[in-house]
Amino acid sequence: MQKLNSSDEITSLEHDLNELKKSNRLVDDYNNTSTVLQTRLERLIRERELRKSLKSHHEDVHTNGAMDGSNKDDLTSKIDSLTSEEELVDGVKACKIVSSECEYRPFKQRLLVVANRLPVSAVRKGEASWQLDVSAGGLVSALLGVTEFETRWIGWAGVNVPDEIGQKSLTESLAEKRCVPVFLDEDLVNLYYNGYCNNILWPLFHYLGLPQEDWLATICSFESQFEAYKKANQMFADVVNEHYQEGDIVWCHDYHLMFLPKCLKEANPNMKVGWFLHTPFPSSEIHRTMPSRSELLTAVLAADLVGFHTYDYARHFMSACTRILGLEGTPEGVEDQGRLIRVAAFPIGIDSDRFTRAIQLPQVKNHIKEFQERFAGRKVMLGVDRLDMIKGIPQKLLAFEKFLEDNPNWRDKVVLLQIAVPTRTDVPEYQKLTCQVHEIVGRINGKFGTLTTVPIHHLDRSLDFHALCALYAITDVALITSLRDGMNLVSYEFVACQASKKGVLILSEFAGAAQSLGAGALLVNPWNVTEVASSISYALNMPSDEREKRHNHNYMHVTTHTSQEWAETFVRFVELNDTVVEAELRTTQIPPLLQTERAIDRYHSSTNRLLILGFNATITEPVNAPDRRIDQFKEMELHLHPELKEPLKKLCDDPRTTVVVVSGSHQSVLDENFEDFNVWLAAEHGVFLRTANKKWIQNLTDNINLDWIESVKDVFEYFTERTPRSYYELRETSIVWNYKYADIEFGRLQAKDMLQHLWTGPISNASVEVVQGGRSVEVRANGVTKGVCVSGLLGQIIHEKDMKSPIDYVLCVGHFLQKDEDIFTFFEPELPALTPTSSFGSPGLSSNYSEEMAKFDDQSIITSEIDSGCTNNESMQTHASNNGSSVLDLRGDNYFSCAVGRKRSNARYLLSSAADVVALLKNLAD
Ligand SMILES: O=P(O)(O)OC[C@H]1O[C@H](O[C@H]2O[C@H](CO)[C@@H](O)[C@H](O)[C@H]2O)[C@H](O)[C@@H](O)[C@@H]1O
Ligand SMILES: O=c1ccn([C@@H]2O[C@H](COP(=O)(O)OP(=O)(O)O)[C@@H](O)[C@H]2O)c(=O)[nH]1
Repeated sequence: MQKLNSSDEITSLEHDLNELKKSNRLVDDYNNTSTVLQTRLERLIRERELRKSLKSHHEDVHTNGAMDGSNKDDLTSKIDSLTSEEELVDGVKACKIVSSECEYRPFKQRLLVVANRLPVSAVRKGEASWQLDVSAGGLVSALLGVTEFETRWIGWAGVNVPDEIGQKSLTESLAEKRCVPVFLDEDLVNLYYNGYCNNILWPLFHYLGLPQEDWLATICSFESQFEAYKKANQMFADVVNEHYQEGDIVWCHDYHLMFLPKCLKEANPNMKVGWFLHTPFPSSEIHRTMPSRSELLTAVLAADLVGFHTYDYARHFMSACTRILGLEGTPEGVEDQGRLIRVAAFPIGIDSDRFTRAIQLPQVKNHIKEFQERFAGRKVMLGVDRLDMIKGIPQKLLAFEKFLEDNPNWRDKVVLLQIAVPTRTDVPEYQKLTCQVHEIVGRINGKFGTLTTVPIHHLDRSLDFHALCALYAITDVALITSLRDGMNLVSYEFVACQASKKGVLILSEFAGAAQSLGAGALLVNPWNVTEVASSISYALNMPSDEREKRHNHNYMHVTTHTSQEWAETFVRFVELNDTVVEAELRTTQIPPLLQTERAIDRYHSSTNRLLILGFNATITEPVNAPDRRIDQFKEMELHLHPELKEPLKKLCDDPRTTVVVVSGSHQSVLDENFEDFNVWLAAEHGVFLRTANKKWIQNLTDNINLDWIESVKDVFEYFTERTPRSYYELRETSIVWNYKYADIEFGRLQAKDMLQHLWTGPISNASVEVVQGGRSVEVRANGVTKGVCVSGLLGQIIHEKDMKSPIDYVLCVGHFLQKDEDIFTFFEPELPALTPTSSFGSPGLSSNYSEEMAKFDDQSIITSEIDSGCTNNESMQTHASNNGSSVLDLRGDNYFSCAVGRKRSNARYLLSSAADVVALLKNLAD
């Protein structure tokens, strides 16, 4: 990599990086050559390189005197001394000093962190005086470690402040900590925070179901709590809008604020918004039980990026979007009407340096000494949890009891220290838990205690940072038995403080941390007390070399996957900006909606018109009513939309208009629907044509090899039997398996399986193509597409109608598969190919359009070269034919290609649904 020397170069590098974030263009090799970076990966790799260069140059500047020496020492010591939580909250300020005192000041991205809880909670000391204490919990700990950005926090200060003097003075106090309060009154907090957040969402997201004893009351008050939740989210949004500056990134946190992305985007669609969930996202089967399941998902999907701790949670979320909202899940995220919302896993970490440094501090060393003396001769086991149902404290105590029962020799040689930090104390379930835990601790201590010692030391309070670090450092076995836990940072903190002791971590397999620390920890199922008890025994007796290996593994992870990395990844370089850029890129490929007046106007002023209409989902009766449930069975047969019967007849009977219906369906389906219509029909993608005199002829090649069809049918039958509500349709030259009424995810899996099977078996040597639709798999004879059909079709029409004047109006409308979009390319051959995501050629078999066109050239009497770049007034050059006369006289403004119900298309325009097609055709007929 090129080494940079001057600050001019670095400025140019920063400029590149900013440019990269703004667009997908990048100044290449630092010499101003502009390149369009095509793929997301290319951009990411390039961006990473730039960042590395920038970082190493900043280090050079820092070491080689760009900053004056005394100043540097002073600042370094300021940063090094940041160990207490209070200082850490202020640390944002210290970092700002560093950058402002450097000769070269790096660009700092402004970041608005919006979380229910501010990093400090306020306690009122007088009318206008406040004490600010650092809030407890993993979210706060992790975000305090993030110093890379110019951060402002927006959130609730954990206190009711009804009066103006109080609100003004608290706002001022918090401003010093770069915090902005959202004032929620007591009633709202009760319904929104204690109610909807902590009594409904929290237990559900952690698989605990709704609170059992007062479930009737919960269900009854659900509506009012949900209303309060939305109201509170809007209040957060109002404060964000007040403080937002253009270019800021807004990072919304957690289950409290699922409506926030929606509220923010409604006010400002250009705002860059990310949303991150700190809890698990449960299986879609759990989320389905929520009365507000769809609204919550839709609101979150307003964000540009949606993040989770683990891939499992992301997978569950995508599955909920697919099953509940019916949206497409892609490997990158969720696609909603042509918009891509990226969904990914970003496992959080801790500021590990803060812990490793703390262990060296005299205050911590004093605590360590004190604890070592206090527990001399006994092994120390430690639990640190908020007193929350999800942390599995009762289960942990029962397992410890079982261990003591099974291992009498350990009874006076081990102590369990359980720090249970009180939390959400206004919620009844939490109050009940406190009593339950006290009862169990009392019972076990009564059973196994002596006059001088007890096996469990239980504390209902939090510890200060130094005492906590000391406890982590002297512990032999940490016992974390969460029933579910988004991540669990206590496990990370324990590992960070264990450099010398190398103690054992027993960790619940249901904590997100199990995915990252699983190799070094002893994983347990917290519900299985016998298993936990024997793991305790194993941990206490573990030989030192095994302990060391396990610890080293975890230590490496904890010290490299830090909270800084996490936030940086989420916010700045990788996902959020990239998502915005990419979403913009994708939007540019989405054609505009058709202005129907213009299409109608041009139709009426033309004299020889051609209407090419797709059939399914274009002019058929709708099966997708808006309130359709995803699993509802519907009629499979296709019927012409009843409202179209009359207008279509009128259009077909107009001598100045030729109407063609192009479909994949069998001839019989089309015959049934268009028996009385004076219409041209193309069945099986144009293999068969029904001409104006209602005779079917074979349009494409005569000698289509169909040897493969029986064996493919067997495969389709097999999958139909095994995929409830799927079906297949056998045609003469193709066969389609459709799973649009089946469970979407299962259908997709089955389709994947089917494709693999087809390629390796029945069609491996056949001259066929496999075309994958949104919810279907089709095998058809090679080279059969709607585009190919059109050339032959036009020849027939001109011949039969004995057309003397050229066609001067073309409307080509359809819900076509990507493969069949060559019907648009027929009229505009220079159109770019769409990314081939849904069309697969059989290996070794060409599906090249021009080759196919060449094959059919003999039959067609028309070839067209239409300038795709022409403007409305420019003439589209259309030549034809073997007799030299022109058959198409198309200009930009009398050619209308429309994709129906799709977003990414080669068509010039979009129509949202078949209903729009119906309206358009009615208008033409009038
Ligand atoms: O603010 P509270 O209601 O008092 O609750 C404290 C926090 O609890 C939850 O923490 C989660 O975030 C951690 C960091 O990502 C994660 O390690 C842990 O597994 C989660 O439980 C909650 O999500 C936060 O919003 C609360 O502030
Ligand atoms: O007395 C205490 C005990 C714990 N914690 C902190 O609370 C956080 C707990 O985070 P975790 O992710 O384990 O669980 P959460 O409470 O967020 O569900 C950790 O950073 C602990 O250092 C604390 O500040 N004081």
